[in-house]
Amino acid sequence: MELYGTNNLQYLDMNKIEHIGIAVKDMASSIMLYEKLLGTSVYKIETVEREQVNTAFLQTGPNKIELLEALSDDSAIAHFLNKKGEGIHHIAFEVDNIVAEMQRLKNEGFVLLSDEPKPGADNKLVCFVHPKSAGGVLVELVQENS
Ligand SMILES: CC[C@H](C(=O)O)C(=O)SCCNC(=O)CCNC(=O)[C@H](O)C(C)(C)COP(=O)(O)OP(=O)(O)OC[C@H]1O[C@@H](n2cnc3c(N)ncnc32)[C@H](O)[C@@H]1OP(=O)(O)O
Ligand SMILES: [Co+2]
Repeated sequence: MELYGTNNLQYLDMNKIEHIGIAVKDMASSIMLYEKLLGTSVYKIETVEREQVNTAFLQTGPNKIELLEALSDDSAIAHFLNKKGEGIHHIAFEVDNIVAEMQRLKNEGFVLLSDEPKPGADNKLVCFVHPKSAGGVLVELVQENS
């Protein structure tokens, strides 16, 4: 974590990439594919009802891959799959203080998709930045949910 200031504002920056989210059509077959590709096994499968997604996590060295399957047609993943097909869906950055980071991003003019952080998978608090305000990339902020 680095504290640095610009315009005399002290704020926290984003830390490492916490995970890469990948949208998949069928979780069972995608787990087989990514376990073969990455040479490691899924260590956690978790449903996030609020997001209407089923997630599966693989760890490669310091990197975490999150596979995401839609649980319903109105899931964000279902919309994405219909529009863009399978592939990289979002980049999640670890932050030390998600509320402070959300305020910083709002001050910088980014569009946040929720007013406060929400419980995510893998015992995290999360929020998302609208891709149209972030250069076409869906960005997720992730803080450990103590
Ligand atoms: C929280 C559990 C888990 C975790 O890590 O813990 C997750 O990561 S859950 C991941 C799934 N949940 C979300 O993604 C929630 C946030 N996403 C949303 O609210 C929507 O997906 C949203 C608003 C980004 C897009 O909504 P929707 O698809 O219904 O709208 P459009 O199709 O009109 O899209 C608007 C505009 O954005 C472009 N778009 C959509 N998704 C992505 C994306 N993943 N990456 C980049 N761009 C994206 C879409 O193409 C449209 O652009 P346009 O130029 O108008 O075509
Ligand atoms: Co995610």
